Amino acid sequence: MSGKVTKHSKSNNTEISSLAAKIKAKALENQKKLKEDEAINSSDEEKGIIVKNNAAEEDAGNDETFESFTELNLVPELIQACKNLNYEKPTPIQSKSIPPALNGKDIIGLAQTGSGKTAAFAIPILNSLWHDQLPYYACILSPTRELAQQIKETFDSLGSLMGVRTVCIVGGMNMMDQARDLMRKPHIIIATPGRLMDHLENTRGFSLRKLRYLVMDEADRLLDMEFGPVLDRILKILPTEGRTTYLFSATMTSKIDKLQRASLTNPVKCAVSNKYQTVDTLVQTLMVVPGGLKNTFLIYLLNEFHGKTFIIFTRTKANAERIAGLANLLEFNATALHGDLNQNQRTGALDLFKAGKRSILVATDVAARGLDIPSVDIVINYDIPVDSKSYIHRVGRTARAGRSGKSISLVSQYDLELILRIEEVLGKKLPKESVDKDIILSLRDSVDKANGEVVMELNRRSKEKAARGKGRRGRMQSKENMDREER
Ligand SMILES: Nc1ncnc2c1ncn2[C@@H]1O[C@H](COP(=O)(O)OP(=O)(O)OP(=O)(O)O)[C@@H](O)[C@H]1O
Repeated sequence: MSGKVTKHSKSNNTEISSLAAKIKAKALENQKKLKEDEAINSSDEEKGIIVKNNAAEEDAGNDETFESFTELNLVPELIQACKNLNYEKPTPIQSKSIPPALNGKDIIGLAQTGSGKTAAFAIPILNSLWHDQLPYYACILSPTRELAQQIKETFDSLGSLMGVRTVCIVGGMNMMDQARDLMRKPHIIIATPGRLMDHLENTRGFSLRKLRYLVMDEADRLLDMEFGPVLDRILKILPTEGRTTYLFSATMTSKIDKLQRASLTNPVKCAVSNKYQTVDTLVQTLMVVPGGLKNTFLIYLLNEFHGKTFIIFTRTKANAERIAGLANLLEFNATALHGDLNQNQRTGALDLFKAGKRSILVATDVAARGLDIPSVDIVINYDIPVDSKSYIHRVGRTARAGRSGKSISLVSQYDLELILRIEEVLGKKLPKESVDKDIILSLRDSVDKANGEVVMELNRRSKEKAARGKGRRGRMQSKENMDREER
């Protein structure tokens, strides 16, 4: 369904089509203007489009940088795989964490979004696996299913010349198929905590007693309340002797007791950024939105930046579905991603967006962490996240791996405190995005009407769904609930 809304009244239909036509005409005009501007002037900071600044962050204590992967003394198969992926040299977090990791140390890795943390933990694990090819060698925990799949793909490509066997064990997929995959004795398991626990308890012949590496990606999220109980159960089962542990994130918990739960042994802290830092290639702005005009401002932005690729973050699943519906009704090209969709729908939505068949992904925080989609130009916070860490991760979906990007946060009167807190951790004020009030006024009525249509349609669908679901409630609940990755 992906937020497509098809049913609306005839009179509104005409108005909406004429609005869509207006928006399209304006978009074409804008696109032409943008191209002209780009040709005339490559410095776009004032227009708030994109600024390039390749300065890499390194903290004062950084000892050594490496100009090539060969200098790291990796096995030739890994050096070649890095070449195949066009990784010319290690990123700062890779330079900092790979050497101690190769020496067998536990690592706490902290570096900005999009700075290559996945390869920073995958490379030392694969290097070690090459010398010691054992099943169930490493387990990588991820807070979301989509991120787990992406980590698997990184291991597959980096290990492509080594015959590495990987498996992704996440909620929403068939348990039996996964059990079969586990019986094939993969080297690397990438999992969401709930589903991994399920297999540890129920899949015969599967055990992680000989596990050599445990990685917690987005570690602060895994160590927070939501995942706490299931993570503690997993950690109780895993061996501590002979196990190396890595924690990686762009934001980290400073609460020592939380880190201790992960049973780290004399970890080396490899920090490339301060606790909450965004990359220099990201331009962050905000728009102060008067009451009741949020949808209009959003449509205004989609129009102004027509031709760009967006991720729009909402706080609730219902908002994600509604905004995707609204954008589609106004003939933008959106798909929704949130935890109320089944896994096929989630994968489908992400694939459409990645393949460029949709230019707008409307998502809850299920997409805030880790997802690496190089083509994302603009992140819009339709709802301001309640914690500053989420803000850092959300805006980090753009401006990845040295690329440029932009984020715009829609700030209502109720969000002022939240945005002040975010500005405080960022250590800077966010500049205001300019807005053409006349266009906002001209869009307002039609956007409100279109939004009304979408709300009605979604209500109708949810009543239909509730009627269909009666009597079936409660079934299939317990297993899915173990996968506590949804918000
Ligand atoms: N040495 C390298 N040279 C060039 N590109 C690299 C290198 N290492 C990783 N990359 C690329 O950088 C991008 C971002 O990497 P990755 O997804 O691991 O970032 P991250 O630090 O984990 O971000 P997040 O905090 O958002 O999860 C990926 O597309 C990856 O292929």
